[in-house]
Amino acid sequence: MELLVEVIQSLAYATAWRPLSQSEAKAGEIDRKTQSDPQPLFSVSVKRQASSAESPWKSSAAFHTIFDPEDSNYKVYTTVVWPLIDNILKGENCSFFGYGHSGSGKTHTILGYDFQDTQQLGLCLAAAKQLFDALQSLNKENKGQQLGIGLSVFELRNKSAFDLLNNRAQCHIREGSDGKVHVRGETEVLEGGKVRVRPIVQRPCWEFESFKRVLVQALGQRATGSSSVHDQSSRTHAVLELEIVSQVLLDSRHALYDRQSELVPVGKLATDIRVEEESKGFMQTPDGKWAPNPDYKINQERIDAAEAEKDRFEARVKAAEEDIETVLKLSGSPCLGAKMVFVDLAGAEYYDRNATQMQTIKQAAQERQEGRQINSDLLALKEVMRAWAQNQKRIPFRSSTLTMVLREHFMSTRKGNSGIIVTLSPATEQYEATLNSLKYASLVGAAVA
Ligand SMILES: Nc1ncnc2c1ncn2[C@@H]1O[C@H](COP(=O)(O)OP(=O)(O)OP(=O)(O)O)[C@@H](O)[C@H]1O
Repeated sequence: MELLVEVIQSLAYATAWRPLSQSEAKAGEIDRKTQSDPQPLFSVSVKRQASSAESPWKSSAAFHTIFDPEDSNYKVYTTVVWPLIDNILKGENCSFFGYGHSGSGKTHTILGYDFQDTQQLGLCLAAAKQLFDALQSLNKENKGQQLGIGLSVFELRNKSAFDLLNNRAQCHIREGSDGKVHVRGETEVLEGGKVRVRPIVQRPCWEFESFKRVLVQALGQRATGSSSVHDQSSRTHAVLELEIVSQVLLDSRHALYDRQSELVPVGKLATDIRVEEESKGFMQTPDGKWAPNPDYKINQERIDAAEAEKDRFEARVKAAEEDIETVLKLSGSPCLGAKMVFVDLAGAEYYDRNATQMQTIKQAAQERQEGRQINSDLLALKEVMRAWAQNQKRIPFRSSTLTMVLREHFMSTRKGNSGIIVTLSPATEQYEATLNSLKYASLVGAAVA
């Protein structure tokens, strides 16, 4: 039982019931009850309708808070995110996830649809607003480095990432030699054979209004498709990263990208020279084996010279990385470099063999494949959250692109600085999907009890 509490303290769980829409009202509302047992955690019990004869299904006591349909986004913000803003200002990282079936209200909660009404701003914008207020005070006191927020926005679809601040440019997800996962754009070859390694775009913003403009513009680039529930479904996971930045930090990052770009052709040349020398220095014998070629002596000096040049360029990259560390250490602002990550997960797809009205809507084969991929990502995320919350040695980050991308965030986020909001529809016609979401959320705790 202690373990269960530990998991719950590591990940703040909240459930948010959205309002019933007009079109859903006719078919009726799910019968739902909240129990606070053991305090301060809540369990939720549901049955299809108050009049149905079935016994209710009850979740584990897994939730810190239950939000009602009439609760505003601002209430969700003040309960789930606001308590962690101080931790960001101390330099800690935080992450928040919106989980739920398609049409349950994830985008409404995490990103918001109304960017004017302060009661309805999504959690991400509300957090940025409060952070900018805090940074303004810090900037007044700190005459040196002025602080702002760097915003990156990308979405994951199947196994690819798309940069929403760079016209949906496709990005690559790679694990570096340091074990860290990087999301990068194409490596471009410029005039004169120069190479540029394009990182995912991070747009620095120095005040809230410009941040909001950049965010709204990025969200306009999101791909939507039709799900089994609604037509404007986001069929992707949207990842928004807010980092506290200064111009000095940004400059030192650019110096790093320049040096990484310079390393690419030098590293390639060293590999090409080694391959060329070795392919000349060995020959295939009639029995298919490889033996030294008596007519060619490998030019080891040539290989060594190319390797030495590569080492020199690698050292320059390392020095630029160390410069960034120095900027962070000497800035005098503990929050510089701290990150907040918001993830609007793609809607879990629920398929029922006894198809109800919702599932009878035909989906194209590609959409079904996408739906399967989304479900498998969400399953992988659940396993990662469980393993992370239990401090397991091996956390299965590699099991999906989503969890690979989130690896750094999990590894750098202290327990207690993460929250999941499980969004639920109260519509009877979406009962199976709602039940499925509650089971998903419930399982994380129950599996370790
Ligand atoms: N708390 C809420 N208050 C008012 N309207 C809401 C609320 N939550 C959701 N809605 C409305 O319900 C509809 C579906 O919500 P939303 O787009 O956020 O779902 P979603 O879970 O992100 O779906 P998908 O995964 O398919 O993109 C939208 O029209 C949204 O405005």
